[in-house]
Amino acid sequence: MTAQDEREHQGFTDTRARSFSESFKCLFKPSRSRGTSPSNVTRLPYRSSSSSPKRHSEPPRRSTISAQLDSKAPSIRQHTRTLRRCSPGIPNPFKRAGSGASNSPTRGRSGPNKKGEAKDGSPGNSRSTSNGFRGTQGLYSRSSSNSSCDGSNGTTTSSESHWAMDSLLDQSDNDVIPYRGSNKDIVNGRDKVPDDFISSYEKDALQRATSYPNSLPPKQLYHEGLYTIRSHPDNESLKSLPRFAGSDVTCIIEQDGFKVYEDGSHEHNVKVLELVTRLEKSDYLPVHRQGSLSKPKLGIALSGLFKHHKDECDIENALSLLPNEDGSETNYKKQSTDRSFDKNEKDDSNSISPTQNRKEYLKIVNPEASLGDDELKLINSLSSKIHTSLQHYLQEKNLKPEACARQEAPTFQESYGHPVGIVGAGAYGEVKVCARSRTESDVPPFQTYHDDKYIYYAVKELKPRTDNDLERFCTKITSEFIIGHSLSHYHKNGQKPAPNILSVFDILESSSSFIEVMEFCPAGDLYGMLVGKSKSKGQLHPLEADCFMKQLLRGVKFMHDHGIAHCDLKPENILFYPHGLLKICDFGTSSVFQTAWERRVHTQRGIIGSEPYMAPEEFVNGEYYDPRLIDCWSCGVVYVSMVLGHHLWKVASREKDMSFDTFCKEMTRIKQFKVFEELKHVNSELATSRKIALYCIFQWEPKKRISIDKLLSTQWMKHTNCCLIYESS
Ligand SMILES: Nc1ncnc2c1ncn2[C@@H]1O[C@H](COP(=O)(O)OP(=O)(O)OP(=O)(O)O)[C@@H](O)[C@H]1O
Repeated sequence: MTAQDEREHQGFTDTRARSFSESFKCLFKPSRSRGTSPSNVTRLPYRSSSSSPKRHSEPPRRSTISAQLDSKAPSIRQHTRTLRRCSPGIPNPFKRAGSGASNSPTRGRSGPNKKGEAKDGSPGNSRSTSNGFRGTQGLYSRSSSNSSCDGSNGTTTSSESHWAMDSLLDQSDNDVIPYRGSNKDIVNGRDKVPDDFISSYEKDALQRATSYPNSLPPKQLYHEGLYTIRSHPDNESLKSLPRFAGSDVTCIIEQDGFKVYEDGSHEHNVKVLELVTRLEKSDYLPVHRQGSLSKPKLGIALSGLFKHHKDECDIENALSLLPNEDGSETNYKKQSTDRSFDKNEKDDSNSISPTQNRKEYLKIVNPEASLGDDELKLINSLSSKIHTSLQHYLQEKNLKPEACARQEAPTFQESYGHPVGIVGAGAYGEVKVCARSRTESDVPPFQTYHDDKYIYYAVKELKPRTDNDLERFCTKITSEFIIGHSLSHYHKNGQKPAPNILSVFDILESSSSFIEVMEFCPAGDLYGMLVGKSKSKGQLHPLEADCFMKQLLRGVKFMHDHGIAHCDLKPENILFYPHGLLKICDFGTSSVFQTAWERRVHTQRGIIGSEPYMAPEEFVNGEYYDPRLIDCWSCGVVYVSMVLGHHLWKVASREKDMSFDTFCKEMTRIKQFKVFEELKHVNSELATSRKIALYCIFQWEPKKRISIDKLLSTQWMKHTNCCLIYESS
């Protein structure tokens, strides 16, 4: 680099700091740094979603993103611990608060079968059974996780034995390669087969199914002419796919609907939300007109006392804040011009952006980054509109004083239908599900859940809570929308969208709130899945947890590859499709650590996220940390919660949490942690490789912690059977 370049670069860095504080202010607002002692840490409930009765009394979340510049981003290197003898146990540290459990969608084994499914023991059929299996060949079943975690000595297999899950079928041009379905025929033969036969058979089968290399190559079972159509609402996209109807593959493990077959493949059956099941059965779409304002919080309906909010369901008339695709004026501008909403309002979507102003400095050096020129323009445009509306809100206590006039562009209702129920709630409002009937113009692939009749969207209503909250509110919605939108519309360099990132489609404004439209995940979140597994004490089968972990890590890797760290990974922000496709959602606290104009990664400081999932460095006063490494720690906590059914500790601070202190002491003294040493898996190789990986994740010194990339290359993840086959795996 020449001196001139350096000066320019320096100039650019300064400019970047200025331009971000001006133009990206919503995304780069310094996070609230913690006080002088860990006692300032905000305690968050286990479930930080709406369903928590404490929701409204909770302290506000620290959702701002820090973009403080630090020249020394900590380097990342893999650190492997030698495993030695077991250490004495620690008391079970974590009591699940589960405040939202009662309102959470519960999971069971399976959803109902649907029309158009393959007969004879298709997964659709097996999903509809609750206590066993049905089919024509095998006579074996297995139902307990304990019996499957028997420490047999086989090893697991590579991605050869994967099956493609339904959701990817709709996006067959995506980042995933469909492999085959698993149409397994199993006989519910518990009563017919002697127990000892079952157990010795299963032991062998389990060993075969999880051995390297797989002793039963799936291709041997993969006959032409045996393909069939699995249960999936979108039959059109299935026809082109090879489907496996291997009737002689036996299910050797079954736990809460999760099934592992002797060829090493597996199948998830995450129960769909009751709401969706009901809608699929009904011939019409019920209208859910009640908003939170009209819903009495008391058990008794005092209709006379509760004022009916005039705008309670005006989302159907909401208009998009996004520029039209052809670049013409936005709905927002038309609307505001029509009614002279704000004389001072400027539409700056066409004004000169900081990018143009500083073209000589702002060279794109990192084309992979999610935040580039287009996003900068969108941020400018959106934050200006949101600010203007919020100013008006301050004066009138209404985002829009007049009813939203119908414009030429499609309204919310035309594009997304109407609300049919509530699926959750967050800090700023409810998450509703909207549905509209399918029309002839709706052709696959669809970007959201759908069935034969309807297309579903998740719609998050966002409304400021108090007048003092406006800055935080603006940050939250701009950050959430821009990051989600840019990640889910990532078409730069011809790349495909990531299958594990929730798609964000639109942001609209109604007379009472802002509305974010997203892909709908009909099986709800991981939190609901865990609390619904009361029989298995909230634990997932390790093979199921491994598959989810791999998908989670792939999603996080995608974010990191594009300059974004999630910073609030937790079960509530991990959503599912019924066949196990995992989607990461809620980018409201995500951090942009590298934009298109930067080569280096920015560290940050302050507390972000939810306590049990936060990395220890977040609690160190004033310490700058790499946000990618806090994501890695959170993934580890999520994983352990999936296999243990409870948290390891409430907070990763030695002063505040005895359990975390015990962990640190054990690791310092004997370089082992009893909980990890005792974790069971289906075989010893997987147990060992997973344990090593967990030690690499739970390094309290961030410098020693493994990165997401390296974690994906560990023996554990390499030998984890995942439902999705990724292009680059
Ligand atoms: N696309 C979706 N499909 C299905 N359910 C969803 C979807 N989005 C959100 N939910 C449900 O709503 C809950 C709250 O959503 P989300 O976490 O996005 O809200 P939030 O306002 O960001 O919450 P908070 O800020 O408190 O974390 C989720 O935990 C999930 O159960």
